[in-house]
Amino acid sequence: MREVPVEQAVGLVLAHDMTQIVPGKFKGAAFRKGHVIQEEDISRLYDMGKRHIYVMEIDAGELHEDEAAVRMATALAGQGVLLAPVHEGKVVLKAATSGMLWVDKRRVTEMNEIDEISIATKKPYSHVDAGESVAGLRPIPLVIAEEKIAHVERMAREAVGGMAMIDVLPYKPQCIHLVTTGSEIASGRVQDQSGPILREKMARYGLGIAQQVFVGDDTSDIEQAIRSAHAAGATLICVTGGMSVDPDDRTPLAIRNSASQVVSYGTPVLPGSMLMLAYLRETVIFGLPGAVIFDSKTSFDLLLPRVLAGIAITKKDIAQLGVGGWLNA
Ligand SMILES: Nc1nc2c(c(=O)[nH]1)N[C@H]1C(S)=C(S)[C@@H](COP(=O)(O)OP(=O)(O)OC[C@H]3O[C@@H](n4cnc5c(N)ncnc54)[C@H](O)[C@@H]3O)O[C@H]1N2
Ligand code: MOO
Repeated sequence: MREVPVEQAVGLVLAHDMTQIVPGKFKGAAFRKGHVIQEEDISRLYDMGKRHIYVMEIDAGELHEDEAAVRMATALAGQGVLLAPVHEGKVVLKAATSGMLWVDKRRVTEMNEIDEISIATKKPYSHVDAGESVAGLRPIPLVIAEEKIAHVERMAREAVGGMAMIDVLPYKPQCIHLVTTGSEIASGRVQDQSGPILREKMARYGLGIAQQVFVGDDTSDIEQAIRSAHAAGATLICVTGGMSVDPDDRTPLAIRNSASQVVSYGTPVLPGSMLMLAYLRETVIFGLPGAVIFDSKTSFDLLLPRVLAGIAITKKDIAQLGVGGWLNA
């Protein structure tokens, strides 16, 4: 700590909180510990009766929290991510567009293992809207060793595959087709709910439904509907109904017969455990079980943003949903 005249303190760092009291109007911290004194602060300091203040020494090889936070944020932020102005040693990263939040989970975890580094993100692969905060980061102390920040910067430079540590990936244009199975729906005995519900879900991501067809419970009819949707240019086909074990449940077999690759039948998520994911060349096929129509959040909601962002999903990705995959309260 060093004592300096107020008029020589611009650019220096305040060593402690400074309380201002204006009788009947204000009592509180006028300036916080760690504040970097600005030109316009001088007259307020005079008003508070200050002629000298204590400032903090920042040695060579050390950084003030604000500078450290900005350097970390700049190193971590990739496409679709903006930095909010630094405030009290913290920078918030915001989504510049809507899309899927990508986080390099392994490297960010390694960064958080560095003592005095704190990086908090929203859940990777989740949907974010433009303007939404996606992460906040800060060094823990007011003054931090520069080497720690340089270490974070070096790790961030190791990013691969064109991604940074934290990106918001915009959704690719989609042509979405629905294949609604079930004789009770096709015959009109039960009014279709999958259409309205999936339409509303997709609308939240700014997407519409190109076409919906109704088929019964016949395997070859369902297969035919999937192939027709693919031929018509569908990039995403959602098949609802008939996903479980009743004799009339033909959807998994129909998807298997028409797909070029089945990633998984079954997901370790409840609700939505009977979900199936397959590909017909580039086209994604979802077999959606009853829960997707009857529950607001299911396995489908966990997988949909990354499908829309054009990220291929593997069996391992699906297996990783299990821990934390019990979604009901
Ligand atoms: N013994 C077992 N029973 C059940 C299992 C299981 O593995 N073993 N799985 C359970 C799970 S999980 C689900 S989810 C449900 C039903 O799954 P399905 O995808 O096979 O659904 P459906 O049998 O076709 O329909 C269930 C119910 O919902 C109505 N429905 C279906 N589609 C629509 C629609 N588009 N609009 C309105 N209503 C619809 C349908 O008429 C049925 O009443 O099975 C559990 N049981
Ligand atoms: O697969 Mo069911 O959709 O878990 O409830």
